[in-house]
Amino acid sequence: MDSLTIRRPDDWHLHLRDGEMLSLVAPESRDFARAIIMPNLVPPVVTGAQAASYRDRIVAAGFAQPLMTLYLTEQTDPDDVVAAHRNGVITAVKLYPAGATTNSASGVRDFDVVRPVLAAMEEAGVPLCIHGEVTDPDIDIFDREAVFLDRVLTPLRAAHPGLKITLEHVTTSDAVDWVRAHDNVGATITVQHLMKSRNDMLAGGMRPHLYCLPILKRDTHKAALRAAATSGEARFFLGTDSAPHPTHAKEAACCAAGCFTAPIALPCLAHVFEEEDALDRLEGFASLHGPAHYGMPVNQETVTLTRTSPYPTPSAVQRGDVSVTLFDPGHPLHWTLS
Ligand SMILES: NC(=O)N[C@@H](CC(=O)O)C(=O)O
Ligand SMILES: [Zn+2]
Ligand SMILES: [Zn+2]
Repeated sequence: MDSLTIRRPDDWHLHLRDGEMLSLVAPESRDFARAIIMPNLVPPVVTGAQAASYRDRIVAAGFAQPLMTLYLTEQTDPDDVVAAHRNGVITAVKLYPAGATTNSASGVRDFDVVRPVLAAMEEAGVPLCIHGEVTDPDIDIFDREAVFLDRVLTPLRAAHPGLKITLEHVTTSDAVDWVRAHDNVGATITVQHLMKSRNDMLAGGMRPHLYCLPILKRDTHKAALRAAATSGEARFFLGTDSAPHPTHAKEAACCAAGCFTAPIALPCLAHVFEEEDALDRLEGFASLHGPAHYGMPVNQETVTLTRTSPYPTPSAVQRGDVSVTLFDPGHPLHWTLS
C-alpha cells in the first residue's frame, strides 16, 4: 500500500506550553484536528477560569480545537471541576503524582485527599487522565509504572469503579495487561514508545532527544505496546505526549524529560503500522478509538498519507530565541501527509 486515506486524527495527549513556546509549537500540531491539552504549566492550570483563558491563548496561537484539562491538586474544588465540565470548558482532569514528571510539583502526594474530587467526577462523568508512575526514590525508575498499577491504580479503580480513566503514555506490558483487565479504561500510547527502547537511548552514547517520562523500557515492552496499538482494540489510542523543551534544556547536564514529536508523529506512526503489517488499523488507533473513549464524534475530514523515498526528520523548529529539537533528528521518515 503506497497511500492511505483516513479520518483526520486527534492527539489525546499534547503539551503546548505558553507564551513564546506556545506560539512556536501550536501550529506544529497542524496534522491533528483536536487535542487534549495538558495543564502542567508553571503555575499549573487548576481552575475552570484558568483553563478558559489558556484555551483562548491556544486558539490565538493557531491551534483551533483544544480540549482542555485541569491539573488536580490536593486543593482542587470538586464543584469547580464539575461546573467547568458541565459548561464545556474542560474535557478531563489530569492527575500527576507530585514529582513524577516535568512541572508536577503541585501534584498529588496523598491520594486519599483527592477522593472527594474523584467521587464528584465519577458522579458527573468527568474523565480522569493519569500519569501512572510512583515517585518513591527507592523505586527504580524502570519499575515506577508497574508499581503504580499495584499500589495506586488498582485501589483507586476499586474505590471509583464508575470513573472513566485514561492511563496516559503506557510504556510496559504490565500496563497493557492492566488496561485490558479493567473496564471503562483507555490508554494512550506515544510515538516514541512504539519506536524506541532504552537501548536506543543509552547504548553507544546518551541521546537526550529520546529521554522522556515514563522512561523508555526494554524491547519486550516496546513489542507489547506495538501489539496493543496495532491490535484494533478500542481501548488503545494515540496520545503523542509531544512535550517541547528548548534545545538547550535537552542538551544539558540534567536533560529535561519530553520528546517533541507533533510535527512528525503521523509519518512515524504510518511506518510503525506498516512494519507491523497493520496499516488498515492505523485509522482506528489515530482517529476512531479516542473519540469513542471520550464520547465524541469522529472527525469528518480525511487526511492522506503517502509513502515516499526516505527523508530525514527535520532537526528543529525555531521562533525568535526559542529553538526546539525534534524527536530523533535525522531519523528517516518514509511517509508524508498531504
Ligand atoms: N513526558 C515527558 O517526559 N514530559 C512531559 C510531562 C509528562 O507527560 O509526563 C512534559 O511536560 O515535558
Ligand atoms: Zn506524563
Ligand atoms: Zn505528557
